Amino acid sequence: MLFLNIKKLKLVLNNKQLVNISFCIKNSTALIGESGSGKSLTLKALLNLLPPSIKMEKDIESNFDLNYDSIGFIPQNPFTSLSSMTKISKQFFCSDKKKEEVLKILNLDKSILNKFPSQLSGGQIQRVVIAIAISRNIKLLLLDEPTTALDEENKKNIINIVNDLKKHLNILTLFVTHDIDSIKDLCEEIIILKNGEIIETGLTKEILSSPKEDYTKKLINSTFKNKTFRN
Ligand SMILES: Nc1ncnc2c1ncn2[C@@H]1O[C@H](COP(=O)(O)OP(=O)(O)OP(=O)(O)O)[C@@H](O)[C@H]1O
Repeated sequence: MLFLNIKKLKLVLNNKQLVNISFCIKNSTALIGESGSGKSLTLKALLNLLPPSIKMEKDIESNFDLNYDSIGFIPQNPFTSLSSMTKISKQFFCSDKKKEEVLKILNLDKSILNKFPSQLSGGQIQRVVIAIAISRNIKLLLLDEPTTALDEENKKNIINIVNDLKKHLNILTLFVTHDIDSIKDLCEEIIILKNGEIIETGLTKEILSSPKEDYTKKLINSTFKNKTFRN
């Protein structure tokens, strides 16, 4: 069983603490919090993409090598993350065999390899971005609000794709979002972040059915307002 134990992650800018957290990912974890709570900085820290002005103290333990090759990243807007002038085939950095393998997992025909992004549908582009992310031998998949900018149909697509991936691949997932609705069937555990600190954590079902903190209750209420919640 894979694990990533973030024993300490502290981010400081000019003596101001932006993030100070510790948590362990054993399967699929959602990082939830209002705007400015530190979700994106946490992902950037794991990807080593922090600006030099932010000082980092980290102590991370895992049972796999945590490096560029073992981390996949799905950005907020899949539609702008491909290069428009390059054929899909050239946007992968792996063998042709591996390309075909990941296209199959994502239910994409290999004919798309010879196309440009503009020749694909929105749903195909989403799948290609994910195919590229998993085409390396990743152990950890980071998703940065991949459903926030999407309509209901595309949101469901992404959720179904990530669910499928979890069945096909032995990977850890860390899903960052405002949108609790999108992770309720996807992530086993939820971490609630406020002002760069963890204020509540637990199994998704438990947090959703009996949140302890008012802040968590507010996040849940704002997401599920006007929606019925399936248990
Ligand atoms: N490059 C940066 N330089 C200085 N401060 C930053 C930088 N990036 C983020 N911050 C600050 O760190 C805090 C956390 O920001 P972060 O982007 O991680 O929030 P977030 O939870 O991802 O918000 P959102 O949901 O709006 O994306 C905020 O106070 C933000 O202003």
